[in-house]
Amino acid sequence: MIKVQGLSKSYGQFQAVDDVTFTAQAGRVTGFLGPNGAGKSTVMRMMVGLTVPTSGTATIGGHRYADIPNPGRHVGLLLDASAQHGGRTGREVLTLSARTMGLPASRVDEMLELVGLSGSESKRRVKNYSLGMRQRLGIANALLGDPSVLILDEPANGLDPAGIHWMRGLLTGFAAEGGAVLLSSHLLNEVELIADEMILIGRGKIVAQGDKQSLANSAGGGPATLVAGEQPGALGDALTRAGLAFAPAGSGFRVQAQPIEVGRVAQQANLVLADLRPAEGGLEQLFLTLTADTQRDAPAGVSTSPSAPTQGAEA
Ligand SMILES: Nc1ncnc2c1ncn2[C@@H]1O[C@H](COP(=O)(O)OP(=O)(O)OP(=O)(O)O)[C@@H](O)[C@H]1O
Repeated sequence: MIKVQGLSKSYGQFQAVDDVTFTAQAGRVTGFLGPNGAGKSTVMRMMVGLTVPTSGTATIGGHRYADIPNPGRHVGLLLDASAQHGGRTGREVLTLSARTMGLPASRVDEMLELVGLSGSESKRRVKNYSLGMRQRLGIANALLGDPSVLILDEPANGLDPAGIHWMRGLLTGFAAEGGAVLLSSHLLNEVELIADEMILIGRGKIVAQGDKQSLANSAGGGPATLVAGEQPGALGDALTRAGLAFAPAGSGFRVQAQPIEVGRVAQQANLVLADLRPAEGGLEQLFLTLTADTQRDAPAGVSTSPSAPTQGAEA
């Protein structure tokens, strides 16, 4: 488990991180989400002692990172995929890490295979790697010591859609086996499919945190459902009779209700459904609203005043 308590960092007058408190639990993927410059990397760097906090503490499994002997065996880190020595081959990078951690050379081959770096790619110098290949190498390096905690800063950067899909499976599998994963991103859609818990940060402060569903619900309007049926007109009539608020969306409707309620309405009206699923839009709206004053490009319809609501916020 990762525990961050009152972490702050100032650079002169500039407050990059302001009193950040959260936990990332074992068995869960925790998404750390915020616009560019929100302070995600600074928090992660402070967690592992690369940046000295102005105040606050961070522990991993109850210990400060600097106090963990052979930390790579407990905590897998990917903070900057481009930080590897460009003159070394991918295999050399992993071999050096394995030796440092006292791991057998066979572990290097296992990791190269896991992240899909082929034999010839692993013999290429890192300076000639694409960004996606560097990310894969960084993920291999993070997993090398078979850690129980993963801290990954923007791991999906540069990965192609198949790579993102692969990483999603890898991280959810890691959490399912009891590991704790903290991963940062500035893209909501990258995180919301993977994360169980979400921490939203804007201008150095946490503006909301919680599990995905409760955050989406707190976005206003409660749970919403996307539904489409064989007879849209009859479906609309049935929703109206049931007193549910809805609006056209795609080939169907977006209904302000849980999927099960909408399903019942359709069943009672003997209607065949082609689609019935929770609508995720609430989360995106929440993200844009809560971080609006830190977005460089204010989205349409979102206030850019500094007094953005802080629903669900934790100081
Ligand atoms: N060494 C430093 N000196 C001064 N300012 C810094 C330093 N490191 C970070 N900052 C500032 O702190 C703020 C937070 O930066 P940080 O890299 O943590 O953001 P981020 O959320 O990771 O952004 P991104 O999504 O763009 O990676 C930024 O305004 C950045 O310019």
